Formats: sequence, structure tokens, C-alpha cells
Amino acid sequence: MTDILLDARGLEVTYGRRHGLLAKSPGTRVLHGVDVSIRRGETVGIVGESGSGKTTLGRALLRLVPVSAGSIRFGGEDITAASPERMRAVRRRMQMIFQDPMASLNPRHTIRTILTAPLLLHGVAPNQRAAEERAHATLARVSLPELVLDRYPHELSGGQRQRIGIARAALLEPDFVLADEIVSGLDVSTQAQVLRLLKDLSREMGLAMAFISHDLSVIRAVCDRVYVMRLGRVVEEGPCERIFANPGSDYTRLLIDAIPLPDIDPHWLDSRVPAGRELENIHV
Ligand SMILES: Nc1ncnc2c1ncn2[C@@H]1O[C@H](COP(=O)(O)OP(=O)(O)OP(=O)(O)O)[C@@H](O)[C@H]1O
Repeated sequence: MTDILLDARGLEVTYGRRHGLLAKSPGTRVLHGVDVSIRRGETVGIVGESGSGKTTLGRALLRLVPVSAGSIRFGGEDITAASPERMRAVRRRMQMIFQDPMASLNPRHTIRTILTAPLLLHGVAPNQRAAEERAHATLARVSLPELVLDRYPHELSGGQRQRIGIARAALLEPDFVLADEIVSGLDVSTQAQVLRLLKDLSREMGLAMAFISHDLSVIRAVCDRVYVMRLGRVVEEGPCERIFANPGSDYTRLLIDAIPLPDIDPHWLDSRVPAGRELENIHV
């Protein structure tokens, strides 16, 4: 059995394509023949300047934007043209954590509803009681107390909301998580806590992750391998150590040089929050 979980070949995405009676538009192609493959349990970084197509690529991998050419295989299954019903089942195993949890968490729902609804929807929990038990266990795993369950998203801090985003993604025990700029709005110490949590969870659950970030020190701390994107193409790919120590293009070197710190310390996360250490108690 292959250990490749997600394999995309020749992906193209075109925005704004219209073929109606009144309007015809070829649209704008923003991904040009992108190949990406991610092994089970592997964390892959996607970096590149603003507008290079990172988010589009991430969303295309999850079939959240229409793909105009290429193929996507997930767990050995070709999902390029899978039906909406089939995708609903597949999505249980592919989750996404967003940059702004405030925008992705329904403001009118309590955290209890936010965490239990997907379990009931996907039939992972047979009833409300079982869903709540699982929600409690997941909350403990992200170091949040149970009283959070009766709060609304706006009653939590940014770091706490991001933990809820992670809990929601982990609840369904997926094989793959896409994390798109998930720590960019947080202060450095909260960033380290959230990254540590995600890294420990991915190790424990054998999760594969695609980690989109404009912050290369974050990529260096959490990723095994990195894809460098420019103008909708992958211009370089390889293990983090190699890319950071010996970038293969001037473009990658420029991205690395643009980091405010003169040296990227690959161990900054471990030095801030050691692996497996209990996370700080979160006061709510
Ligand atoms: N829904 C959309 N409709 C039309 N064009 C879009 C849409 N979303 C993104 N684009 C365009 O596609 C290109 C790639 O955007 P994308 O958001 O994927 O880049 P990115 O690398 O994630 O950028 P950033 O780092 O700024 O978030 C950009 O030129 C953007 O303007």
C-alpha cells in the first residue's frame, strides 16, 4: 500500500469563467499545472508571495473551488469529479482550519452546538449525549475547560477561538487538515501554543497537514517539506532543511531574506513550548 494520502497532478484553477447566453468569459487562470503530493502523517508547507495562489491551491485540494484541469486522488480514490454526496463523505476525512476563526464559527451558535453538530451530521455520534461526550474529550485535548461549551465565539479570545477551530477539525478524526494562515492574527506566544497543539495532535493522530503561511519561521518550525509558489506555479519543492539552507532559486532566497529575523531558528517552537508538555492552563 502506498503511503501517499493526497496526490494532485496538473491542477489548474480558473476564476470567473462564464459560458452563459448573455456573457462569455474565459476567466483568469490562477493555477497552472500544479503537482502536489502529501504522505500520510506528513506536514507540508505552502509558501509564496501574496497572490501566488496558495489559498487557491489549498482550496482546490479539498475540492472547495472548481478545478478546470488536472486530477486529485485522496486515499487512493480519484475525487476530481466526485459527486457532492461522495464529497460530503470524503470531507469528513479532510478538514480545514481558517485564518479567522471568528468568520468560520457561526456567531449565533454556542461552542456546544459548533462542536456537536458535525458529529451528529456525519453520524459519528449516534445521539446528543454521545456527541457531548466526544466534544468534552476534544475540548480537554485542546486544553479548554468545559464551561467554554456554553459560550459564544465572540466571548472567547483569538487564541481560544483558534483552539476551537482546531478542536472542530480534530473531532471527526480526519486524515488530512488544511491550515490556512491560522496563526497570523495571534501574538507570538499564543502562536507558539497553537502551533505546539497542532503539531502534537498531528503526531498523535497520524494526521497529514498542508500548512499555508507567509511566515517562513512558522513553516520552518512545523513542516517536513515545503512547496514554494509563484504566479500560480510551484517553482521549488523539497525538505525544509534543504530549502532553507540552500534555496534553489533567487525567488525562494528573497522570500527567506524577507523574514525579519536574520536566522530562522528551526527549534524556536521546541524551545518555547517543548513537545508533549502540558499546555498552559487556559483561563476563561
Ligand atoms: N474568488 C476569486 N475570484 C477571482 N479571483 C480570485 C479569487 N480568489 C483569488 N483570486 C485571485 O487568484 C490569485 C491567487 O489568489 P490566492 O488567494 O490563492 O493567493 P495567495 O497566495 O493565497 O495570496 P495571499 O497570501 O495574499 O492570501 C490572485 O490573483 C487573486 O486575486
